[in-house]
Amino acid sequence: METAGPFAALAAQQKRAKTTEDDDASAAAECDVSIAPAVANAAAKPSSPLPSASPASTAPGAAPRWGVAVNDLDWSYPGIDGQPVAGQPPLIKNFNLKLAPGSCCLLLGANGAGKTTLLKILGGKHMVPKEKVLIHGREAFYDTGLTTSGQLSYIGGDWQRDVAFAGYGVTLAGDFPASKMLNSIPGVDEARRKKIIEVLDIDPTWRMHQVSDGQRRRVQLAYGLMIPYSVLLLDEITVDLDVLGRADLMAFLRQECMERSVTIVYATHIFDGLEQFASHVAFVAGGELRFCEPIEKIDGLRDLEPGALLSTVEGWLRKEAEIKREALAKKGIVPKKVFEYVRNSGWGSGRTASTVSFGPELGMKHEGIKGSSNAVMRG
Ligand SMILES: Nc1ncnc2c1ncn2[C@@H]1O[C@H](COP(=O)(O)OP(=O)(O)OP(=O)(O)O)[C@@H](O)[C@H]1O
Repeated sequence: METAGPFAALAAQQKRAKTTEDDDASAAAECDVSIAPAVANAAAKPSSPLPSASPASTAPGAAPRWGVAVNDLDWSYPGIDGQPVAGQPPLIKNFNLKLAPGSCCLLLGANGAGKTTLLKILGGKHMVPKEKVLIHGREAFYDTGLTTSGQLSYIGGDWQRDVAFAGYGVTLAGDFPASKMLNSIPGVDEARRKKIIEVLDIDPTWRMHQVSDGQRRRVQLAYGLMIPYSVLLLDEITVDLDVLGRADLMAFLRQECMERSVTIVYATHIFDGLEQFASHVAFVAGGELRFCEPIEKIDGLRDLEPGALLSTVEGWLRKEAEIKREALAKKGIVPKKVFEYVRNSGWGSGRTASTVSFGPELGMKHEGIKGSSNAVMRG
């Protein structure tokens, strides 16, 4: 997809970077949270300075520099047989991203752009070829010690558990207090435990089957934040939080970056207050990284004005939608405006009658799938 308008300068910069070897210079253009932009950003925000920790050394034989490194990754969801779907282009395309320790990177893009998929790949939840996705130089998928040690923490939208016979996707709710969960995590420093419970304003006596969605979310977050991770992946985790809870959490996360050189990648559509949180912004469209830049280098964001992120990202999304429409028009495809039934992959493990393949192409009528919960309508 061609880039134009607001993307032109950034796209050109990224293209230049791709033509060079994967040395520090090119990595910097991809998304290098090195000390220079961090300090520059701190200067712009005296009340809440950005990370002052140095990035890991690049000296020969020294510890790997990047907290997160994605190297020329192409990736797709497998088909029902676990194999790549023949003829289907990759969902994640030619993806390169490098973040040094101490970075707070917002991962932005339209619905379906690939943010969750990417975060799950970074979290080691999807298999990728070796060397393609590294967390502090270790293989995200193959090195299970990364997640079992808590060094790599992924907190996603759902907090669910599998319950025998009730199926998958059952919301976590049992009659036990929040304290039972939060005190059961071994090896957590008491001061850290207290701090996190305080930041998230959790009442340890909350019964988990009686809490509200937002209260459950707070406990989920506390649980995921408790072990001192070095890389934290967050997928739209603040949806249920009230304004205060969200502000306190973001301030805590920022402090984690500053004091412990944590690398954070945060995918979200809720932008308020994030100008002061982010050191970098990565924008994804159609599975491709359009750009990843220090926030103060991005037009419209460099002054870190409250509200700037919302209007700037809206502009990017509108531009993307336009580019997409133009590309479709070139192929002679006019997006349908009528409602129609769509069929899904026909596969939903553990669910009874919730996923059924149907549609005119199978010669099946809607009446044939009565009882299915999955008759999806799209406009
Ligand atoms: N399990 C799956 N199997 C096949 N395709 C999937 C699966 N999960 C997601 N996809 C597809 O991958 C694409 C990217 O989805 P993803 O969830 O990563 O997007 P996103 O950027 O996180 O979107 P949103 O902002 O809506 O959360 C979408 O087109 C989606 O339909």
